[in-house]
Amino acid sequence: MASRSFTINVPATSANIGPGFDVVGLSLTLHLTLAVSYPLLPPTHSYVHPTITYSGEGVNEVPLSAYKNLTTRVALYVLRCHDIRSFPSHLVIHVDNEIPFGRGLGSSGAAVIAGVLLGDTIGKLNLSTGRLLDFALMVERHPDNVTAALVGGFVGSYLKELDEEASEAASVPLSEVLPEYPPDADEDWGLNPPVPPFGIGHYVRFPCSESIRAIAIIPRFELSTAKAREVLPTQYSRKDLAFIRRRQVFNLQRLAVLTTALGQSPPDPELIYEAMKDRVHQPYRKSLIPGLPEVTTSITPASHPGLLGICLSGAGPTILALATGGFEAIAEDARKIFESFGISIDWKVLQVAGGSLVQENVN
Ligand SMILES: Nc1ncnc2c1ncn2[C@@H]1O[C@H](COP(=O)(O)OP(=O)(O)OP(=O)(O)O)[C@@H](O)[C@H]1O
Ligand SMILES: N[C@@H](CCO)C(=O)O
Repeated sequence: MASRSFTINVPATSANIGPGFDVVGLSLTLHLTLAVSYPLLPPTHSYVHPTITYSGEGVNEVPLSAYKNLTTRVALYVLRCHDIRSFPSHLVIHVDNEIPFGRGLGSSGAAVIAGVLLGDTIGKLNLSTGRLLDFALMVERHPDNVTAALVGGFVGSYLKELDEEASEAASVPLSEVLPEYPPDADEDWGLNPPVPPFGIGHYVRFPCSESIRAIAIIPRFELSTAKAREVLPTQYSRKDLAFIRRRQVFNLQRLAVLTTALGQSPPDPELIYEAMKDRVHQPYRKSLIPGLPEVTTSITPASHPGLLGICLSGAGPTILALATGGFEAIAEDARKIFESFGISIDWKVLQVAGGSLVQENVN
């Protein structure tokens, strides 16, 4: 019997890189991989729901129903926006995941991008990179992780200001974009989801020196992005405004330098260490990550040759150290500091990854 099979490979990402809160992301060599197959059956054949198997990070947490799993719900959203009501019959997906959940390494962004690519590939939609990003941004509403996961490298992005109608379309509650389907739902359930406006996200890839490695120092506890965003202030008093403006200027100055400094050869540690400092999100998040300020201030290029800069990775709790050498000393000294706060860590030396890949197998 004729069949179709393909794989989808999506990298982990570290967002913010210090001053670029919700703006920049860096793709890293840990991957979420989907191996997908289904027989090409005549439409008259009786329908069999998808089967998901899963290995790796998150194995004990992730739902294996295609109507509850984040990746497959996103895929179904993309398909239904293109008038394709259901997954192909007898769809089999094996997921292998190297990206730990809730650690600031873009696991949810990778799951969303995998879902967008899954919908695009199953439906043979041939969506452009920009359109794939529109779909991803209807689900994960800050662009830093999803853009870097999709296109790879060191990436900056902004969200376009939309007109009133498009803004409304782009701000529907997530539960309407991605409903969880009741187990007995027929294929008409949850039809006509909100189609994304065109051109929500725009990006540019910055240069990044090939000598740079990323040390991910990963505390052994999860911190959801939602919780790490709750500690950020939503309102400021008039008295605070000048203080906030100074903090924003502090970050903008550093981000402007960082986007070029990481591309220089050899990279300049003095320039980059200062350019990876942040005053917009990390000060608020330190209450959730004991040891964060101690690690980022006591590990410096002077004390640890090879270090370029150090910051919180995404919403945390992982710490990202960019370096050209001295990896073990950086990570083991971070371990000692975290252990003095009662926190165990794991660490990995990663490279900057390429973007997501879909490979169709020829049977
Ligand atoms: N491969 C996956 N399949 C299904 N759900 C996933 C997958 N990866 C992540 N998730 C969901 O995303 C949640 C983690 O998302 P969250 O945004 O809190 O953290 P993160 O994406 O790992 O970190 P950050 O956004 O700071 O980089 C998981 O608890 C899980 O519900
Ligand atoms: N920019 C986001 C990344 C986490 O997903 C944040 O820091 O909350």
